[in-house]
Amino acid sequence: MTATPTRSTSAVWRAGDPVGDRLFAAVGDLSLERGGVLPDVTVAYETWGTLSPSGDNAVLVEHALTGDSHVVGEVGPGHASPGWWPGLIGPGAPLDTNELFVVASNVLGGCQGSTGPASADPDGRPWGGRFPFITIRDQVAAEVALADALGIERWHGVLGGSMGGMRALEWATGQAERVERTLVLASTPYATADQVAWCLPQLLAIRSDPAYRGGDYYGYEDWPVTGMGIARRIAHTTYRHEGELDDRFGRSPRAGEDPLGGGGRYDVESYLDHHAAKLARRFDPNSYVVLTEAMNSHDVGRGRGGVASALRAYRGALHVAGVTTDRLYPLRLSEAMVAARTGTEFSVIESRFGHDGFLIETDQVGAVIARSLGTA
Ligand SMILES: CC(=O)SCCNC(=O)CCNC(=O)[C@H](O)C(C)(C)COP(=O)(O)OP(=O)(O)OC[C@H]1O[C@@H](n2cnc3c(N)ncnc32)[C@H](O)[C@@H]1OP(=O)(O)O
Ligand SMILES: N[C@@H](CCO)C(=O)O
Repeated sequence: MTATPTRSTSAVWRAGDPVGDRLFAAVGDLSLERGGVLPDVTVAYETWGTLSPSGDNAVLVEHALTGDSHVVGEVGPGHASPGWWPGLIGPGAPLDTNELFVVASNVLGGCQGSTGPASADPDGRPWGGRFPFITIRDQVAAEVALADALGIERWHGVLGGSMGGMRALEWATGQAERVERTLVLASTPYATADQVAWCLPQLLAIRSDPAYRGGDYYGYEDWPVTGMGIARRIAHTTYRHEGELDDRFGRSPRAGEDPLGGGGRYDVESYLDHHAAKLARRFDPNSYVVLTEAMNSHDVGRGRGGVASALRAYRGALHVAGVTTDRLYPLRLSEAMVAARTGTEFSVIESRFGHDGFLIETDQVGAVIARSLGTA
């Protein structure tokens, strides 16, 4: 296992930027679901707590689209935030490190340490636009290799939200014997037509940015952050509830700006601009494309006789939770999983924040995690 962080002087995230206290597992070549082999795969990860001698206390936490392995922790080199689930891992926390060994890895295709489009190909050049098409199943295959490298035969629990929920579900259905308990939060058994539809203008925005250059922009100063910013504005709107946006911003103009013919912005436009700019500082547009297409590939029923049959084959404890105001992964999709498989536990997270409720309502999410792990 090797770590080779180097520093970039750019304000925008670049391949090789500092990677904080992450660890790295070299897991070898990965055969891909749609054919071909991705050579020399590296998986970046962080851990909290101690693996028990029998290895029966390990929990895998799966991040969402633009997340990373830094679930909780300090702000520092490579860490722009105190984690995306602050307070949920630690002594006495829902993911109690007095009892559990918690692992979080950066997803395959991502840009926070694991092999992705910015990684070097066998000739030493960034993959860029030649990075292969990967599926959620390929991402889980990389995590299976990580579990093997860490000596974890069976997870006590695998849990995640949104795209992380897709991977948790893939673990439960594709690696059923290796997962005792599964929690799927604000997610879905398959990418719906609506979800695929929202992704289309996002993908087009990035690919039509002149700076995209077919994905081969790493040697250039200008990256397709305009396109990714448009994608983020579209996506972020779907992550929030329309009532929340209206209550919060209404028709207010941005302070000092005139949107009624004066070329200024509404406050909600300024809010979306802010989130677009923030993502551009920490995320690689190529990863955004690769991960979006992987989400579109998601269907736990593919090749398994359909969703219900795939879910029923899982013998472990499955817990599904949705957010009341989620318009991107609506509650009905969680309910459908519960209806398809007898014995599936169900929780509802009350929130006015929409899909992002799974990141914001940490008290409720913590309670659901404890229930799903049988520690509540
Ligand atoms: C696992 C993962 O999902 S990835 C890691 C975490 N996720 C993300 O970073 C995704 C993008 N962000 C988000 O989705 C959300 O910010 C969350 C879920 C992290 C937090 O949600 P909330 O607490 O409701 O924050 P909110 O959406 O209001 O954003 C707050 C930011 O908007 C800014 N903001 C709020 N209103 C405005 C406005 N009118 N104009 C400009 N900026 C604004 C705030 O200053 C704040 O900035 P900062 O984050 O740089 O400090
Ligand atoms: N805010 C989340 C939404 C996707 O679930 C992210 O950026 O990953």
